[in-house]
Amino acid sequence: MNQHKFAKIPILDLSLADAPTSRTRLLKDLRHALTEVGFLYIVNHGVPEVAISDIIDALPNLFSLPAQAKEEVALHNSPHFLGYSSLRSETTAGKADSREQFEFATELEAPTSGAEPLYELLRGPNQWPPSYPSIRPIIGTYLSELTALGERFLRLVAESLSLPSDETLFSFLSDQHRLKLVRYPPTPLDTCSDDLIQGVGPHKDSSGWWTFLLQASSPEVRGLQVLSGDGSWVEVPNIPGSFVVNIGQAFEVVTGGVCKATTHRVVFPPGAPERYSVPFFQGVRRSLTKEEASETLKKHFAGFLDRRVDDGPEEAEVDSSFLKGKYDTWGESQLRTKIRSHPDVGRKFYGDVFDRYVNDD
Ligand SMILES: O=C(O)CCC(=O)C(=O)O
Ligand SMILES: [Fe+2]
Repeated sequence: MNQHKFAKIPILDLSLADAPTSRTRLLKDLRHALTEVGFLYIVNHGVPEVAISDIIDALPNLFSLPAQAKEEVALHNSPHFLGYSSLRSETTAGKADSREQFEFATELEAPTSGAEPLYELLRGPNQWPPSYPSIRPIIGTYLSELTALGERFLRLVAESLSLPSDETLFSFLSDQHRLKLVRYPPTPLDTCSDDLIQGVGPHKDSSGWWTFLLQASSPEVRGLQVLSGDGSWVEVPNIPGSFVVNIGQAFEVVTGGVCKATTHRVVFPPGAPERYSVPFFQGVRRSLTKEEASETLKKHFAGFLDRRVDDGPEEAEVDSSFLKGKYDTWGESQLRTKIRSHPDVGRKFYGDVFDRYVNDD
């Protein structure tokens, strides 16, 4: 799989989009970041500071709710995979992740007709902690601000990749975007070991089109790293006022691999402090088929960049569970991913397909 070598993550100032000359420079830098790195920071992004500080301030309160209050909104109550999951309940790359999280999404009604595809059950209401009612408007505002940011960003992406219009990219967007509030606990100071502790194992973001990540602890708190083409892990420090933006698997598919979903992880040495983060996953339309995803812009991205001249034909193939998997729609492959990450929810609500999804490698 062809990946690029890089030592630093580019920082893009979105306010440059406001004047014609600086916009041209921004678009050029964006194109470079999308095609050569797959990870970038954005600053001056237009999300109001208060929307961000409200969520940062809420994190310690939310995570210090008593165990019983967390259990009331546990993910295993929700066929929509929304709610609280405890430390070590999720595995990535075969190892338990040392983090706890609350997952929310655009507030939607669950399907009622029974006639819709099963994956439509990914859609549904949030679980709001009854003992912390003020969290609801904070999350609501943040979700709508990030939805708008995602759309502004997508327009710039379309322009930077010379698409004739942004219509196609927008037609692949979902009505549901997901948000995780994540806490990585401090790591024990173990003098006998200098092994790194896995906050979340190496992965490409599978649930989104684009991810907009808020690193929500103070700047000296580290942990996020991204894999460079030479096999080294590059640190992604917390730059105040920024979001980290990275490409999800569906976008990699749609661009024929021109824009790569870059592998990343969160790790800590022994004795590291607690860390908070808030990833927003811009959603992909559940009914998007493999064919639509890989064919619609194929012509546009074929031979798109001179840098692809050296690639062999096999390298042009995109590594994606969506493409390689047995399921035709993005919704079904998402449902399978979710069931595999949270087998308790899978067994409880998706008994008819559970075995098939879990044993289909
Ligand atoms: O916590 C972070 O900084 C990254 C989290 C992440 O990569 C994810 O949840 O997909
Ligand atoms: Fe991620």
